[in-house]
Amino acid sequence: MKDLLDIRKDIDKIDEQIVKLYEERMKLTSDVAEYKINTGKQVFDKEREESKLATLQKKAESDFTRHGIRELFEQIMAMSRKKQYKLLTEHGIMPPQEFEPIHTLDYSNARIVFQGLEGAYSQLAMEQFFGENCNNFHVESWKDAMEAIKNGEADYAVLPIENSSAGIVSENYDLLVEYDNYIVGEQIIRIDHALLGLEDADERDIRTVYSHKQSLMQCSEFLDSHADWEKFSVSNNAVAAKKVKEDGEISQAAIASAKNAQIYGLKVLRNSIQNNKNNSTRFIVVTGKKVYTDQADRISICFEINHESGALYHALSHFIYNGLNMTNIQSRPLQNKNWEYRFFVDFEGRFEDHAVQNALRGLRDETIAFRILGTY
Ligand SMILES: O=C(O)C(=O)C[C@]1(C(=O)O)C=C[C@@H](O)C=C1
Repeated sequence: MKDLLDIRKDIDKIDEQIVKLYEERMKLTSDVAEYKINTGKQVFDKEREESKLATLQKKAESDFTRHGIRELFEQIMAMSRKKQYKLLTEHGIMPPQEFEPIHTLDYSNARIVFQGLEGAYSQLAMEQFFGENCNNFHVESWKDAMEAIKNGEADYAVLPIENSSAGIVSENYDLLVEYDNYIVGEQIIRIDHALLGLEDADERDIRTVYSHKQSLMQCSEFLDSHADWEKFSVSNNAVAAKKVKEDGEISQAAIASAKNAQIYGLKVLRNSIQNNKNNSTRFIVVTGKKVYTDQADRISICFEINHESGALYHALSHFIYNGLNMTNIQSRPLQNKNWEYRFFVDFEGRFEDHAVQNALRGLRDETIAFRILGTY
């Protein structure tokens, strides 16, 4: 048996050679970058990488090392690309700036749209962001709100995107892809759900509850303790409150904010019925223009990847390699491809940062249908 110290000495010698060769290879990468700077050729050359991997894998002595060689050289070439993106940025070669920098959002004469009715949580979020006296109107669906911006009827829309206990509002993720509307702001509000009934109702009279499906989920523990109640989802909490008032049935209740009791002439039967007492919803503010303000320090993007091993890992490596902090990642199924997904990532950073430019360049080059959804 060989002595471990002797084996380690041999390993050290080989590792030294690997480091030396790696450094030499990376110097060649700088030459490649110079060539690409001068010719405008794209950094990522998938064909060249595939043919290199095939050639190198043929040299492997076993199945095990064949797999390892593929992984090793995939990594080496990924690092080579990242170096090239960095050099391109350092030479001032920037992709065309899609987004126009503006000092602040000017909403003095803006029209703002939210989904639902008077009293909806979206209205509360809108008032916190734009002020209570903002010029606003409401529509029936989130899609209608996106359409209102597209048609020029509204300048901004306020849409819920994620709840701290029920998770993402998937429809709005999909609408961000469907429409050319961009995120310019964010507003987080506490969501305090109350059970609302008619003036002369008592909790014991209730047989049917109406609310938005997200709110029903957020109050699941309370509702489970009333398993005999029938639950119905409607398009919005305020719509539920209005319905209970209009139907005038003592057995009906709505789950909505307590403010809806005043607006629709109902009574609070029970306060704070949500599972999580710190229940909060994050709303996004979208507009039709590709603009960003001085304060913008978070970027939202989406992309698709090939359905192959390691594809997501390689996409995310652009954040790690450039020292960027991801704050959120979500996936949504692609409509025309079963079991394939579009990824949505939020990360911290400013467009002007080199690290951000390098990561965006890599992601745009190496993923499919890459889009910047906004910076805010
Ligand atoms: O040959 C190139 O064009 C390179 O940029 C070099 C290299 C590599 O490191 O081997 C890196 C990126 C390309 O996708 C293909 C190959």
